[in-house]
Amino acid sequence: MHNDIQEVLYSEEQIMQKVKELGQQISQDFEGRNLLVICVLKGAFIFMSDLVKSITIPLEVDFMAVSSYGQSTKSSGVVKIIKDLDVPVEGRNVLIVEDIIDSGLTLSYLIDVLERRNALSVSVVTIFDKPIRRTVDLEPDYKGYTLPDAFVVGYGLDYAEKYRNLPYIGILKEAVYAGK
Ligand SMILES: O=P(O)(O)OC[C@H]1O[C@H](OP(=O)(O)OP(=O)(O)O)[C@H](O)[C@@H]1O
Ligand code: HPA
Ligand SMILES: [Mg+2]
Repeated sequence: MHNDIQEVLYSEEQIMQKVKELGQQISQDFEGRNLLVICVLKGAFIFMSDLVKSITIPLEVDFMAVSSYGQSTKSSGVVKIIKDLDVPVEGRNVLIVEDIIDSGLTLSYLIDVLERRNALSVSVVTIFDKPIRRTVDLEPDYKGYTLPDAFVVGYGLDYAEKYRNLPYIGILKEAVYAGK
């Protein structure tokens, strides 16, 4: 385990098992419909690549980069689009792939953007959910694991751009970010 990690919450094996289950469910639910899978960068990049391998129906992928945490463990409250989609979503069934829903601000902003662009349907899958921190009323259509009220890193999630490559999800020691 990395020295800056206080506790591993879910191992690589546990995460992969959950990703498989989510992929199977999504494959069933979207059978026969045209599916555009949207990865919310940067955090969702690892989950996205594992998830699409578990989905067995035809799909297209696109990427959007948004940021609101920056160098902090608290949301700035302002969601910035850093990179937009390459394709129009009008008339498409879109599935937003998130690594974590925390306050819910990022997702509520994205859902609003995609609905305004006239997507046929907007669904959400997240591998991690922290419902206790929610400031907007929002429930994902598909979710992996529910997390406690702690700042977590790994499996794509960062603190100040670090720790994304840890294969598990763990609680970051407070000493790492205390006073910052
Ligand atoms: O529900 P919220 O409170 O909005 O938090 C969730 C969002 O925050 C993180 O992104 P971040 O802004 O850190 O950008 P990153 O993905 O590049 O790390 C994470 O990847 C989610 O997209
Ligand atoms: O707990 C978290 N860790 C990393 N990034 C995040 N973005 C929202 N919540 C978190
Ligand atoms: Mg981040």
